[in-house]
Order: sequence, then structure tokens, then C-alpha cells
Amino acid sequence: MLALHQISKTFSTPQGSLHVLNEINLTLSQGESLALMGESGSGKSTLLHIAAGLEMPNQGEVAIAGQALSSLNEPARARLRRQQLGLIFQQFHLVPSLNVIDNLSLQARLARTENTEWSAYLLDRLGLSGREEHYPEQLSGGQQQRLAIGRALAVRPALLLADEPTGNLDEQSADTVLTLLLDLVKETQCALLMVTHSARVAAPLNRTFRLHLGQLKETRQ
Ligand SMILES: Nc1ncnc2c1ncn2[C@@H]1O[C@H](COP(=O)(O)OP(=O)(O)OP(=O)(O)O)[C@@H](O)[C@H]1O
Repeated sequence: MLALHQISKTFSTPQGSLHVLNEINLTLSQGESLALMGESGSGKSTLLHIAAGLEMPNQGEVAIAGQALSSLNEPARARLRRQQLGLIFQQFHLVPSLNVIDNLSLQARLARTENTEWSAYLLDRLGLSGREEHYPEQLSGGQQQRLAIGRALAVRPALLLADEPTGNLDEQSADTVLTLLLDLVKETQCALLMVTHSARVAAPLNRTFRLHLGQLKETRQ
């Protein structure tokens, strides 16, 4: 579902070049879940953004669902992202002026793959049935993140990329959200790449990798 081949990334800063990723290789198969750990500033978010095609590497190739991103122009890349990719961030990034059902369906409508039965099922699984007409500000942090998970899964993505999805939640909400996320990932058989600082959050995932000094090492299989 995801293949990263020899990915390198260097940022130019006023202090000089910052080499963040150095020839990273990684493959993620359908239904596989992988935790990405590493110290603050080690490049986890950068790698996730490159995997999502939101940021370009200086060197190397990203393929999503068998399609090399470099072989596509920007509109085709955007289409692939909308149809195959679910993104979840620490900040929920819901649209404040849209109600629950419109936030949930946003990406699927843009991708023209909205399925109202699937959306209703997701709302139920997320514990948000009956809240369709509510706006994000009327929801708790945990409910907002569950809605963001629903929005990402409403397109039935092949690949889900999550950057500290429970980082903004208290421990109890984090556990609920994580359990729900992993259950839905299993149900939809999508591949999951999740950035986390927490070994406890990483534990239920299939594999764990650590980024250190630009290199990726598998720490648990
Ligand atoms: N656009 C940019 N320009 C310059 N430097 C950048 C840019 N984006 C990221 N960096 C630098 O690249 C390094 C890696 O950043 P990144 O956000 O990927 O780390 P991270 O492992 O996700 O950190 P954290 O755990 O704190 O979120 C950092 O030193 C950061 O300052």
C-alpha cells in the first residue's frame, strides 16, 4: 500500500543545511499497522508528510497503492490522495462551519465516493449517532478526534496516516480513540502508519520503527 524507496530530505535553514532523512526504505502492506517513534525533531512528521505526498523528498520515490507519486502531476496526486489516503493529525482540523455529518463526508464528497450507508455506520461506531447536526465546537476533544477518524475512513482509504492522533487527548479518551481507530482499521483492512511518542500506543500495532539521525530502524516485530 505504501512503498518508500531511498527517501532523503534536507531543509535549507539560515544556519545551513539540515539533513533530516537519509535514504529511508519502508514498505507497508494491506492491513498492516506500523508505529513510527523517535525523539522530537527526528523527522517523523516530515516522513509522514512525504508519504502523504504533501512534501517532496530531495531524493527517492514514494508509491501509494502501486502508483509512484513522481509519475503523477499535481492534480492526479491530489486525486490519489483524496481517494486512497486518510489523514489524521493531533489537531483535529475539522471545519468549524460544517456540522458533524458534513465534516464526516467532506473528503468522500470531494473524492466522489460518498456512501451514505457507510457514513451512517461510521457515525454509529464513532458514538456520534444523533449528533449529526452538531458543530465541532459542541463536541468534546475525544468526540472531535473520533469525527476526524470518521472523515479519514469515510473514503475507505487504502492507507491511513496518523500523526500523534491521541496526543491532544487525556489518557482515558486516548485509549477509547485508539481502540476505535484500530478496530476500524482492522475492519476496513487499510494499512496504518502512525507517529507516536508513546510505547503504550505503539504496542498494539504490528511493528514499531524508530527514527534516529536520519535512519529508520525496526525495534519490534
Ligand atoms: N519546512 C522546514 N524548514 C526547515 N526545517 C524544517 C522544516 N520542517 C521541519 N524542519 C526541521 O526538521 C526536523 C524534523 O522535524 P519534524 O517535525 O519532522 O520532527 P518530528 O520528529 O515530527 O518532531 P516532533 O516529535 O517534535 O513533532 C526538525 O529539526 C525541524 O525543525
